[in-house]
Amino acid sequence: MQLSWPGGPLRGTAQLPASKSEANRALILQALAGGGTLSNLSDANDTQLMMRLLAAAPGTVELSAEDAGTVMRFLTAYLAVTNWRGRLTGTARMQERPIKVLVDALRQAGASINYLNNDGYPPLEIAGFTVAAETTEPIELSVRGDISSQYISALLMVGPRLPGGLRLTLTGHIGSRPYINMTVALMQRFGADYSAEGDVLTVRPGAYQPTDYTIESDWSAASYWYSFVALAPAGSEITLPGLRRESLQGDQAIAGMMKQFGVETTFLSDGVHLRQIPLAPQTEIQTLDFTDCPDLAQTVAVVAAALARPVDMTGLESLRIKETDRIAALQTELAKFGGDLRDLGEGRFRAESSGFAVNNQSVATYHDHRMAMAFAPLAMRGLLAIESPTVVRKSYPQFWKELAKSGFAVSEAE
Ligand SMILES: O=C(O)C1=C[C@@H](OP(=O)(O)O)[C@@H](O)[C@H](O)C1
Ligand SMILES: C=C(OP(=O)(O)O)C(=O)O
Repeated sequence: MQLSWPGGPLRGTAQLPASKSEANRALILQALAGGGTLSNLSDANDTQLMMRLLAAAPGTVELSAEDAGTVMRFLTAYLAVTNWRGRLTGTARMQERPIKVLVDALRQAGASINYLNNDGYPPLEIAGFTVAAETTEPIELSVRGDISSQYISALLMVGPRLPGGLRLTLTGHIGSRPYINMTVALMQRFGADYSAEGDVLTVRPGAYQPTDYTIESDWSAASYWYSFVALAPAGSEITLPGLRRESLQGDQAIAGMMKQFGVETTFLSDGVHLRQIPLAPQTEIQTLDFTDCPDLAQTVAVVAAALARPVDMTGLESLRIKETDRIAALQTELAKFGGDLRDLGEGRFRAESSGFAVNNQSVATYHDHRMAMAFAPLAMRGLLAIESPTVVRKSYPQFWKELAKSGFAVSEAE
């Protein structure tokens, strides 16, 4: 895929996908509740896949979560507690993404789950659920929160299905906490009886209620349009419908992060308007923490390098086990442009550049939708090729079409 910008300011409106994070939670809750109408469901492959697998599960003994982490983790818990028996697998990369924390917790709750290849990793055999004798006491589990919040979300969502409910004690450094908050908020929308004392989370037993819910547009997808505006010619602006000021998505943090890169956010009645503003001289290197919003790291690292406005980044630990080792991928691909994500030690990385230039480099995408979308805005600065462009279908299938609509020349690479 070759991208080029014809010149002049970026203007207009871009359509975003719905949040796959919200959608995949709502689908699990809808299934557990036995009903409810979900609107604005995402066309993201991760969401379409979740829908397909939830529908197929009753008559199938082999399901693949492909490369979708929330599908793999949420379905492992859902299928276990609903007594599904069969094999749940995924892509080669998914078979390198750890799931031991979740399997250990589900086993403690009564699930029979076996590893079919490497211990601690998919594929899994899910072989039933033994419910302890009638009890009114919650199952007490302790779960570390420094690997993936998805294990915690998965356990919380099935908690009301356990005879005495669930009491989850989170341990260690909790990453991606806004996703846990999103899970709880949606569970409560579907009628869950939840309370928390610090990091001790209690879900009481009971039936979810069929509930109607409209999925919000995706703030993670919006982050790439922030980059487009930041790197575009002077006078650029764009409107993004469907985003809410009161959002369940932690990636709304992009609005604050991008101010220093010259993008101002105005909230509208439906969505946001982004406007390019003059860049103030950089007087110091700011530190941005991505513990709560790891999916924004690639977006920000690329913009900081492209603008030669170095920024220190912390909270990147979980990037190593996502669709690819995102730290290594960023370092390799940024180097092609004169950029770097330099390891300063103790979990601190500096996004920086020296002589940054875009002149027809080819960006590898490592089966990672966010590598393709985070680097695409560099086309504002010169001719660019993106390898395996269909990788964006995981979260934003219309991404290239929206770029073409906004004025980019988008063509299959020769
Ligand atoms: O719960 C979710 O919807 C997600 C949680 C995050 O993963 P981790 O909790 O593993 O950081 C995030 O990276 C992912 O894109 C979606
Ligand atoms: C890591 C991501 O998703 P998941 O963990 O659900 O595969 C992502 O969308 O960046």
